[in-house]
Order: sequence, then C-alpha cells, then structure tokens
Amino acid sequence: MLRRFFSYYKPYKGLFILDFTCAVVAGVLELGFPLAVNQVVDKLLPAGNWQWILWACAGLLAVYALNSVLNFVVTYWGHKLGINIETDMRKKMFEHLQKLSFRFYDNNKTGQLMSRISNDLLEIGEVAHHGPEDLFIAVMTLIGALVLMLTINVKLALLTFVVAPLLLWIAMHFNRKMTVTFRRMMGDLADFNARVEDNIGGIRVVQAFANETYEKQLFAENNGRFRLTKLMAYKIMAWNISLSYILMRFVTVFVLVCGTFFVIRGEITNGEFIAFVLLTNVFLAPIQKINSVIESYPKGIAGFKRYIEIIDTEPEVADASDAIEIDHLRGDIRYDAVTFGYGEEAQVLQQIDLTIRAGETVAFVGPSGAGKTTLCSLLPRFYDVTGGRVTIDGMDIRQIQLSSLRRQIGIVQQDVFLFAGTIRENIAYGKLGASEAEIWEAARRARLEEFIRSQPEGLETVIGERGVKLSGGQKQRLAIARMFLKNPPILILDEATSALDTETEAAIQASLAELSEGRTTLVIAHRLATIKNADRIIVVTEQGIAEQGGHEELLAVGGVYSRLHQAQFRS
Ligand SMILES: Nc1ncnc2c1ncn2[C@@H]1O[C@H](COP(=O)(O)OP(=O)(O)OP(=O)(O)O)[C@@H](O)[C@H]1O
Repeated sequence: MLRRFFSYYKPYKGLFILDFTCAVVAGVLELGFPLAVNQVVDKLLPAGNWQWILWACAGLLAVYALNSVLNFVVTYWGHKLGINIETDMRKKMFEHLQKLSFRFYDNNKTGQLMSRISNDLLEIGEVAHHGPEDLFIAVMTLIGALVLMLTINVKLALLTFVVAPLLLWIAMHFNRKMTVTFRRMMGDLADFNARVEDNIGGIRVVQAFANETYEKQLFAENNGRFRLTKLMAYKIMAWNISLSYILMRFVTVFVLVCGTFFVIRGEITNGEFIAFVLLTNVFLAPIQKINSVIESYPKGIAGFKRYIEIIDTEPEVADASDAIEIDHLRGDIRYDAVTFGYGEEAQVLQQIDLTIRAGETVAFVGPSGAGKTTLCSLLPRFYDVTGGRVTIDGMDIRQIQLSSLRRQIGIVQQDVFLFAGTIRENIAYGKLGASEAEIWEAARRARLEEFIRSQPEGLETVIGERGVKLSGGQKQRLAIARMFLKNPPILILDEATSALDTETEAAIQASLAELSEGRTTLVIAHRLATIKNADRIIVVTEQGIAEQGGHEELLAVGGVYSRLHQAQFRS
C-alpha cells in the first residue's frame, strides 16, 4: 500500500524535493537553537562581552528569519504537493467510475460513491504533504536530540530515554485504533449520504405519501450511528492526548529534578542544563506532532484504503486487448445460443437464438419480467452474456471496442434521464459539439421545435434536475431529438411511449417512426397497438422466445400473443 501511495508523488518529484529539503533544513536548524543558547550562557555570559552577545543574537535572528522562509515554502508548496496528489486521486477515481459496469452500479448506492470521491479523500492531501517529511524529521530529530543529549551528559540522557519507548508505543497504538475507527466512520458517513441522496432524490414521493415522519426516523438512525462512531474516535483521541501529555510533562519535570541535582553536584554546567532542557523539548516534539495531527493521519490512511478498494474493482465489461474500432455497423444482429443471468441464481435468458436483419424493426412483447429489457441490454454490452454470443454484422460484439459499439447504438427509454442544464446541452449530448443548425434540425424532427420557440430563453431554457420542469412528452421528445443527432444505425426503444396520453403518444410514435427509418430497431412495448408497424413481433416468455411473426400471423396461431392481445383488447 505504501508503494502505491508513493507512486502518486512521481509527477511532482521537483515539488517533493523542494518541500522535503526545506522541511529537513528547518528541522536541523531547530536542533541548533539549544546549542546556540548553550554557547551564549556558558561562554559569552561569563566573559561579559556585551557586543559578542548582541552579534550572537543577531546571528540567531538571521537563522530564525531563514527558518521562517523555509516554513513558508513548506506550508505553501508542501500543501500544493498534497493538493495535487488529492486532485489526481479524485480524477483517477472519477475516470475509474466511468469505466465500471452496470452490475457495479446495481450493487452500490449513489450517495455512498459520492461520499467516497469527496469526503474520503479530504485528508489525503494533508497526509501526502506532511507524511514523509514528518516521518523523516521525526526520526532525524529523535536521533539528533538523542546524540546531543548523550554528549552533554550520558547519565541524564539515559534516564530520560527510559520513558521514550512508552511514549512512542502509546502514540502508535492509538494511531492504529484511530485508523480503524475513522474507516468505520467513513463507511457510516457514506451510508448517511446515501440516505440523504435517496430522500432528496425521492422527496416528491416522500411528500406525496406524507411519509416525512418515517423518513425522519430512518435519517435519525443513520445520523445517530454516525454520531456514535465519531464520538468513539474522539474518545480514543482524548485518551491518547491526555496520556501522552502527562507522560511528556513527567519527562520534563523529571529532567528538571535530575538536571538540578547534577548541576548542584557540579556534573554539568548551567548552560548544559538549559540546553538539555531545550533538547528534551526537541526530543518530545515529534511525539507531540503525531498527537497534533492525530486526526488527519488516520483519516487520510483510512480514506486511502477505501479509495484503493474502488480503484481495484475491475470493470466487468471491458475492451479485449485485440478489440477493434468500428466506424459504421450495418446492423445485422444475431443472438447465438445466448444464456444470461444477473447473479448466481436462475438464468433470465437460456439458449436464445434470434436473427434480426439490418434495417428491420422488431418488437418484443411478453409478460412482465420475461427478459425483454435484459435481451436488449446485452447488445450495447451493459452486461456480458454468460453463454453463447451476440454478433453484429457477423462480429462478436466482444471483439468491437466498447466505445465504438455504443456509438452505433441509440437507446430511448420510458424513464428518460436528462441532465440538469439547458435544452441545448441536453440535445447536444447526442453529438458533442453539434452545430446550432444540427440542434434545431434534431428538435424539428423530434417535434420539439415549437415548444422551444415558445420559451423566452429558447434553447437556453433550464430544465431543472432530471428535466423536472418538462412534461413527460417533452422529455421523450428531447430524448428523441438527442437520438436524431446521434444518428446510430441500431436503435433500442424501451417502452418509449407507454407513459403518455394517446394524442402525445401518436405524435411521438410518428417521430419514432421517422427515427427508425433505415435503422435496425428493437422495440420493447407492452401496448400492442404501438407495435403494429413492426416488421416482426417476437414473443418472449420466461421459457425463451415462444413465437415470432407478423401481427395477423401470430393472432392466427392462437398462442401467447393472441392471449395477450385478447387481454389488452378486453381491458
Ligand atoms: N439489474 C438487475 N439485477 C438483477 N436482476 C434484474 C436486473 N434487471 C432485471 N432483473 C431481473 O431479470 C428479470 C427480467 O427482467 P427484464 O427487465 O428484462 O424483464 P422485462 O421482460 O423487460 O419486464 P418488463 O416488461 O416488466 O419491463 C426479472 O426477473 C428482473 O427481476
């Protein structure tokens, strides 16, 4: 883990060397102060040379000034190093999240993932900045102080060092405990965020059901859990700080008592005694430092561990090493003995064989949960088949680069997802960088032009989160306009119009018919009236493809389709 952590320093070697060198020089200068005081008290004071004392003090001031410059560099450039590393980690995580497959998102909550990318990495910059230099300086000052104290008086030094291992052990022990607790706290915070995300995202449902009290209870549970874990973390921190404090003060008093004793016996001079007391503080400083940053270190380490968990999650659907880029597909689709299941449990699709010719419009009908959507999801490789293969134009889709495959397939869903932005941004999502004329042309073909022109802001009209300010029909039209711009040879229409009123549906059906022209189109629909224009109807049941053919043909068979038709006709 340490090696992986340090790999993030690579692009910032120069910055790291600058920060590290300044921090080390500042550390060395810190060690020199007690020795300078020693010289002033023992050599210059008895001589009574006021001028020399002033010169020595001026020198000391110059060194302090240098130290202040070094501290500026360490604080600003060092933090810059930390911030850069934190930013890189966020970027890497975001890029990785873009690659992770549908199944990953099926099993993880949005709020939790948001927490990971924002909160979990908050302290990592601090650790990246202070971690290596603090560790080095701590070891260096410990050893330096140790040597200097030994040179002043061996007996007094050895007596002081007896307590040091105990102090170090306490700091390390509590640090470990804090890392575990902070990791749990981050998990709780992620749950808490997921709860809030769910509630705010579904606030209209909450209020429509008047379930605010129930939601408050759920929130209170998460909030309470988070509070308890946080309290636990601070309890550990309090123990650590108190214990370390009293032990350190004990060391100082101990040195005072023993030092005075040695001075009285004439074993050390007054100057040596003062230097020794100052060195004791230098010696205790690294331990004190560990305590002062006790919050950010374990938090940073815990966050890094959680970060690594995500980075190490392999995308389930990815490009094969020899995958090829395809500019254009004709749209001949074939399902060849396809078997698929979402988990270990029963397969949703078993041994499906199906051929769809380029330019053909096929409609999938069948009972709910039979696997119509699943069958279509395999085409853009949202999930990979567990058995058999899917080919387009004779090529196994796993041999085509994922991005080029998905560029060739357009999907319009019943539950249209729009981004919180303007109409222009949402239409242009179909073809980034589309020209003004192309956007208007797409809007016209999707029969959205009139609506856009009626808005004072036109294309710049803000549509609210997920397009909340638009009607269902307008959202559908926007999704269709986006698809006109994308212009893919293969189209999947997933229950695209089943939520609309008859008139809007008819208008949208007309747009969709235009959109389907010259493309291979797969329609998933419940309303049989909407799919009469299909070249072929495929009836999917839990047992697989039960029937296929034209509308009249299937009615004549008197099977599943005719029963579905009768049921809808009656209703
Ligand atoms: N992401 C998923 N993870 C696990 N199981 C899923 C997932 N999506 C669908 N399923 C299950 O797979 C089966 C087929 O679902 P699918 O959505 O393909 O059916 P459908 O025929 O399109 O149904 P409907 O007509 O109701 O939309 C169902 O039993 C469903 O519970």
